[in-house]
Amino acid sequence: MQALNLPAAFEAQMQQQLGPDYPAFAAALATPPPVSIRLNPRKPGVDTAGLLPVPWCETGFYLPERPVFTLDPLFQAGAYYVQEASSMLLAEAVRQTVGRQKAYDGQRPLKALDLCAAPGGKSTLLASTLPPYSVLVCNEVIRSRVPVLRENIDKWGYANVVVSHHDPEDFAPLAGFFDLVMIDAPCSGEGLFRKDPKAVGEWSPEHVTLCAARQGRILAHSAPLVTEDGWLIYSTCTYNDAENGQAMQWLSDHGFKNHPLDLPADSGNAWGVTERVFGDNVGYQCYPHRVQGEGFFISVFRKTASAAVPVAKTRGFKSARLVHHKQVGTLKPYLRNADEFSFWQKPNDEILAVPIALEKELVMVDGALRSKGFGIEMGLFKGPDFLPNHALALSTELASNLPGVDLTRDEALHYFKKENLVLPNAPRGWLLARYEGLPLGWMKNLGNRTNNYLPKDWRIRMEIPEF
Ligand SMILES: C[S@@+](CC[C@H](N)C(=O)[O-])C[C@H]1O[C@@H](n2cnc3c(N)ncnc32)[C@H](O)[C@@H]1O
Repeated sequence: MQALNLPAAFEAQMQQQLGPDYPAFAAALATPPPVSIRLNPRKPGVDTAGLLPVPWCETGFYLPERPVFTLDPLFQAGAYYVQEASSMLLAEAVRQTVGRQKAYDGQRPLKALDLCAAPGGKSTLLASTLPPYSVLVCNEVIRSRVPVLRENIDKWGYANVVVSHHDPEDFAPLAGFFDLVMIDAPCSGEGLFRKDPKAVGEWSPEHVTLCAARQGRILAHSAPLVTEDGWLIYSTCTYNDAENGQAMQWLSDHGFKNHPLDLPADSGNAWGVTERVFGDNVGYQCYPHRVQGEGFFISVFRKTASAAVPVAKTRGFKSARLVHHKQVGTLKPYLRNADEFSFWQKPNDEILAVPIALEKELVMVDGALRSKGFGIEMGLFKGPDFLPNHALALSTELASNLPGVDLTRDEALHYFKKENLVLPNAPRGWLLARYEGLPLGWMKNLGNRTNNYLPKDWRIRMEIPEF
């Protein structure tokens, strides 16, 4: 790997920040970035024998080299997410904060917001790490980035996740609603220089100033959303004090108290994560010469100021009405624990399954946000026929006894090319395409041919090599 052509002002900043460690840091930037994945605990199937674990995340593993992920049906099925290892430190932050709050167990759903969510790395981690009875709202402000977030959330397959597309200020009606707000802020991206050399070209001191100001605006809109005693986690992929230090200071000046994490310690701590102290605040920085990962920063705060107590304005969903009971009989066999769900029809006739335990919280989110999707997208009635949705096939709530066909790797990849497979011995009607037991999507066997119902935007475009 070639040494990066770093901007002089960045080099000077890092020399000052790292002192004698700077040459090791610069040398690490000239080495290939480690490749890591995080497993979906609800979609087992990845063989981790011989893989090195990511020390701070029990579902994280390093791969010896970078495969072509697109050509792995397990990746397409949502069995794992490709995530840079340092950012998995969020798992430990969650474990040490909301994860310890036993009071939430089954009592009152925990409400979490991932405000800057696309493409969904932190969101999928949160979905798997938060206590089981949680509502997780994953928001992305940039319209063109919402589809990739939606796709990654659908693949992950959790029924408690809402995907929304809003500006942070649109969340104002949900003031005081969230027990946890995650701000993985848009930043100068210094920590990604090795993985994404394009980020080097985008860096300038002016861009850092712009990012810091944008983060200030995001924090100002986020702070009121946290309930009293609730948590706010701030993270970036930069080393820049003008962003990280300033954001922490803003939080401690506006009703939040910094919460140090308890990381395995020696003088520099056994994981290699560096504690960075800014006045009374402490944050945690990953540097590529000290950890197997990129430059990630994380800091945890708890709200001490009082917060508005949100009240429900409506009793039912604004954007959906209950499904006719005659149709419920068709829908229930698709779900493992169907009695735990209620079924709702949207104005465009699409049907949602909503976890009954989370209904009250989801009604409040539905009332406050215009642009969002929640629950499991079940599908659509067309006359007497029911057309199941792709998201239902990927849902971890899908019943396990539905008719399906186990595909070979080659067949699975042709399924993902959206080709119509020839399956002479398969039963007629709707079938799940499966790979190593994991559902991939729907097919309909008409006898002389099998139609492929993979959404066309999900089709893989690369050529499939001969195996
Ligand atoms: C660091 S990325 C998020 C990465 C994501 N959390 C993950 O782990 O995959 C920051 C996100 O903030 C979004 N963003 C940009 N400007 C924003 C703003 N003014 N308010 C909120 N989000 C913004 C970007 O579109 C981007 O998706």
